[in-house]
Amino acid sequence: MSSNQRIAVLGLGKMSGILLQAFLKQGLFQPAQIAATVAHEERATTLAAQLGINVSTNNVEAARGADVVLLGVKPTQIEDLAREIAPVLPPHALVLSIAASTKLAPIEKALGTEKPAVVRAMPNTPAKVGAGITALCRGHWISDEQLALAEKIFQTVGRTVVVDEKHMDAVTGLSGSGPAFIYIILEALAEAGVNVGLPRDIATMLAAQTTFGAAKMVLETGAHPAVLKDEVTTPAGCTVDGIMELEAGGVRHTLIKTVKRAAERAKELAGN
Ligand SMILES: NC(=O)C1=CN([C@@H]2O[C@H](COP(=O)(O)OP(=O)(O)OC[C@H]3O[C@@H](n4cnc5c(N)ncnc54)[C@H](O)[C@@H]3O)[C@@H](O)[C@H]2O)C=CC1
Ligand SMILES: O=C(O)[C@@H]1CCC=N1
Repeated sequence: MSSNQRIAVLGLGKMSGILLQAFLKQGLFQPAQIAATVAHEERATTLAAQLGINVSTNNVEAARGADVVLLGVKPTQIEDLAREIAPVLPPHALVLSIAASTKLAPIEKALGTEKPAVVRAMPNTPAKVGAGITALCRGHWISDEQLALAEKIFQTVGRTVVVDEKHMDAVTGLSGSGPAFIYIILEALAEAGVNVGLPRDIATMLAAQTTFGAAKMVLETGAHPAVLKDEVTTPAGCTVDGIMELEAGGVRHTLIKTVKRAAERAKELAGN
């Protein structure tokens, strides 16, 4: 980003905080180009000292004249926030909403300007280690250049994929919430390692690296997961006995229901 461009991060929370720290670390924005807000003064003072940036509770002042605005508040707060900052946004400003559930149309309407440029994004927390995935969908008045800028911003924390808005709740259930599901699976794998006699730290490392390695295999070979699974499964060996237990436990059905429920909940959150 050129040094005279400014970003406002409104609602500096867990997810937007991860994004902001990556922008700083990678030099996408310098501290002087950033203004952020939170709900409470005390938190603003703490974060300003920690991050070395301007943090306040004043959304209007933070957004005034900003080139990029990242909305990081809860789904039910997005429209009010958009309405609050609308009068001070320059016409060219690119608004990025990371809220689950809240659709583009109500955000665009709340911004009120003639052709507001809004991109809806669903990042995930592995962004913290540069291994995030962010799904993006373009608002009604987003140019190709603005979409490319949004992608560039989220590519500082991992991969991006552009989807139609109708897929955003499904994305939320799978990759937005997904890290939490994987951590539970990973924790269970580590517990299993402890159960078969491994020290906990080694069990956790084995579980994490195995999960990471299997994911990398899918991404880099492009092979179907079932083909990769068959590679591991020696006839009459130990893996197939483990698979029998996994299937008896209904792991597929449970995971499908898990993502389906999270996606359904994503539809409800904003109430629109
Ligand atoms: N946590 C995650 O893994 C992900 C979260 N999201 C989305 O990010 C958004 C925030 O979620 P989290 O970061 O988890 O929650 P959070 O509670 O950590 O962040 C919300 C932030 O908004 C601030 N805030 C509240 N009202 C405000 C106001 N009127 N003006 C300025 N700031 C205000 C709060 O002080 C808080 O720092 C949600 O919309 C969620 O759907 C999206 C993808 C992943
Ligand atoms: O739990 C939530 O609602 C947010 C959206 C996706 C991940 N965290």
